[in-house]
Amino acid sequence: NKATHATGTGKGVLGDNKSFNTLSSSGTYYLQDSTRNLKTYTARNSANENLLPGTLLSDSDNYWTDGAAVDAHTYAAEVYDYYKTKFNRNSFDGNGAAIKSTVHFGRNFNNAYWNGAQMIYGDGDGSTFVPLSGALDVVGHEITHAVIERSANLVYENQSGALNESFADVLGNLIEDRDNGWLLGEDIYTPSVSGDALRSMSNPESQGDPAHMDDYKNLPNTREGDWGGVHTNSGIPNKAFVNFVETSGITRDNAGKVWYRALTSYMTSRSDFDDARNATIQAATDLFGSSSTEVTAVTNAWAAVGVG
Ligand SMILES: O=C(NO)[C@]12CC[C@H](CC1)C2
Ligand SMILES: [Ca+2]
Ligand SMILES: [Zn+2]
Repeated sequence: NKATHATGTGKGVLGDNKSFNTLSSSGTYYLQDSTRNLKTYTARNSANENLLPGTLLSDSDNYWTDGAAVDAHTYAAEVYDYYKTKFNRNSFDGNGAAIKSTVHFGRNFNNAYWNGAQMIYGDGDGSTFVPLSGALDVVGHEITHAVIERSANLVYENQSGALNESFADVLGNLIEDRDNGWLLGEDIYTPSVSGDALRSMSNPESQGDPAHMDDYKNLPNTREGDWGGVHTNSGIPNKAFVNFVETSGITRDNAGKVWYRALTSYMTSRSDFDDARNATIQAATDLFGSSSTEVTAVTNAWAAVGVG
């Protein structure tokens, strides 16, 4: 007998109830959404990348109790829908590629990443992080790394790497769509501390990251130097985006369209902050006209962080 669509229900990492598409086959349900081409797996706490993607998650009654899996699956669906609805992009490659997510990777693993082929989520150690798929902005951030790889393919070091990180933060927070200071990872970071986050796009200095070129960190292009500070110098383009989107007359959707068009039409693997400025001005010009509010706002947004 053939597989049929079903609707699963369950609780996410933070105990919130949600429902999602599953597949029913021979009396077993699978975490597979065939309308969006999503599949969610478990590594069963192995850290061996050669065993990825691991085991496709299954359940006997379609009520799912694995919060990390529930969130990886439902948030991937939300990210898929955002790219399709807002930019008419079908998956990270624009061609309906399968979005594969593996949860429970490693033990107490305080990280999540796109490995060039799929999403990988650690469970966290319970004090620095809870399971990392539990935050929509993080899932959006990671899948955006895949979009970036299939478009500008920004090299993950120095200014191009900081742009890679920044575009991932920008899209992750646009998809999460909250008004809380443009924080990143707040839902999964330090469960015993409220109000903190991994990064703040509106106030990068609050986490020790620069918000202006004057404070650009010239770190070594090594693992210890975070490849030239890709997760810290991202504060500068992050702040530029917040300056832009918070300018009166600019909507979140239009700001996102400008950033997406810049990334996919003008930026390339070695683009630096000045190239990103030029690309976003050109994108705003294409979309809204050279004398538009958007062009003025994006130009001022970059100038305010010392770019241009
Ligand atoms: O910024 C990141 N990766 O480039 C993070 C680090 C912790 C969250 C999961 C992955 C965000
Ligand atoms: Ca956030
Ligand atoms: Zn990242």
